[in-house]
Amino acid sequence: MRTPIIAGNWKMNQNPEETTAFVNAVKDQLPASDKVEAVIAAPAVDLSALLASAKGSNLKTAAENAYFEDNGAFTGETSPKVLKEMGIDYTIVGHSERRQYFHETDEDVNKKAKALFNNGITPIICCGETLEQREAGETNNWVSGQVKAALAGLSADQVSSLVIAYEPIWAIGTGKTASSDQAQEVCQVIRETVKDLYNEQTAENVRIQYGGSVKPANVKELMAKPDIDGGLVGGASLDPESFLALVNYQD
Ligand SMILES: O=C(CO)COP(=O)(O)O
Repeated sequence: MRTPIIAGNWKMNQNPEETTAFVNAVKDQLPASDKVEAVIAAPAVDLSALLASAKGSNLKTAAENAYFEDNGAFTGETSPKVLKEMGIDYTIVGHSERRQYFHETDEDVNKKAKALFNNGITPIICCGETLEQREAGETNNWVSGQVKAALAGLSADQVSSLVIAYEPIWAIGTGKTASSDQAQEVCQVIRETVKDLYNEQTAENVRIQYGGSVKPANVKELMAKPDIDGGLVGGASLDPESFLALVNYQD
C-alpha cells in the first residue's frame, strides 16, 4: 500500500519567522504519517526554522532544490550532504520553474536525484508538459521521456522509494486544474513507464503526485484516482488552514 503524500511547495515565499508561525499553527493537527505524509518544502533560507519548529511533529521537511555535488566551488548552490546533516527528508528536483528560469536539464535532474540518494534524501522528481505540447497531443510521450531521463541509472529499490510529481505547466498557479481524469491518465502513463523500465513491483511502489492548482476543494477527487498518490501544492499550501484541509482530506 502506498502512503499518500501531500507536500506544500512554498516556492520563494515566507521568511523564517513566518515559517515558525506556520508550523506552530499546524503541527498538532497533522495526520499520522503512516496515514498521510504531510510535507513542507521551504526555501533554503527557511530550512533551519522549519526543522526547529517541526521537530517531534508529524511534519516532514523538504528543500526545493539541491546541487548534484556535495561541496566545492559552486557559489550560491545548496549541498545535498548538508541538507541530510540538517535532517531534511525530501528534496524537490526538476520543478518546471527551475527548468524554465534556471535552465535545469533532464541530465541535471538525473544527477541531482543520484546525489540526493547518495546522501540518503528522497527526491521528489517533477515532470509535466506545456499547453502547446498538450494541444499537439505530445503529453504522454513527453512526460514519459522526462521520467526515463530522470531515472536513468537509478536502482529499482531507489525508484520504489522516490516520489514523482506530475505537474502540467499550464495548470501551475493559473487556477486551471487538470481534470481528475486528465491527471489520472498521465499518472498512469508514468506508472507504466516505471513498469517498463523496472518491473511491476517497482511501479506499484513508486508514489506519484499531481500538482497544479490543487486546493481543498479538489483534493479529494484527485486523490480518489487509482494512480494519484498525493499532491504537490503551491499557493494553497501557504495558509495553515488550507494546508490542514489538504493533508486531512480523508477526514
Ligand atoms: O508548482 C506547483 C507545486 O510545485 C503548483 O503550484 P500551484 O498549486 O500554486 O498551482
